[in-house]
Amino acid sequence: MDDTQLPGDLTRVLYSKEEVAARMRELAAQIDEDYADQDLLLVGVLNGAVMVMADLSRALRIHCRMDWMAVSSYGSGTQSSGVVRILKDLSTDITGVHVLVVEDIIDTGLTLSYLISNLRSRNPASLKVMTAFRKPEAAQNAVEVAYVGFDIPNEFVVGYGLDYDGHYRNLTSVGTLSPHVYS
Ligand SMILES: O=P(O)(O)OC[C@H]1O[C@H](OP(=O)(O)OP(=O)(O)O)[C@H](O)[C@@H]1O
Ligand code: HPA
Repeated sequence: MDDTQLPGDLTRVLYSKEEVAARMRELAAQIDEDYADQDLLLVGVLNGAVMVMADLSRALRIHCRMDWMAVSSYGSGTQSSGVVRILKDLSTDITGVHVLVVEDIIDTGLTLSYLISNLRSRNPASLKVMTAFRKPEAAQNAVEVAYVGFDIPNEFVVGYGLDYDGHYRNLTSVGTLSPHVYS
């Protein structure tokens, strides 16, 4: 981690900037192979997926387009509210389009389940999911994820797009937040 970035606020760094970058390149290579002859639409889930989208899309060698949805279920806390709200919808029609949803994290899996059923009803040609991080609860749920960067422990993490109350998205590494920040 760049240790000039808020060192006292993390209890533990899980993945450094370099480790995250290397894994994003590996996933991009896999996606290049899987979508070799297809016109791919990457759907980033705002706000958290901005960093993943920027890195993944620039590591791809195939043609792709990007669109964005904004959904929210966490408000300003560390627990899912259980209610997913669409704050911004796609700008494009995805009927007959190969769609890859790009997420920063799948935690309870609630956001993704909602998104998948919402996007599926629009009849894309195919619909898959890529996430940078996934927690155990989601891994146990029947949420199918084609590309996973890292399976991580069930702790609240920040950095690489992941926030606590809007902060820490700009940390280049990913780590667990010190309880003193939110208790
Ligand atoms: O699997 P879940 O428990 O549903 O959690 C995952 C979702 O939570 C975060 O979004 P959030 O609602 O915090 O909005 P943000 O991306 O703007 O931070 C994250 O970006 C995922 O979209
Ligand atoms: O661990 C997390 N950190 C930040 N945002 C999140 N949204 C779901 N889980 C998390």
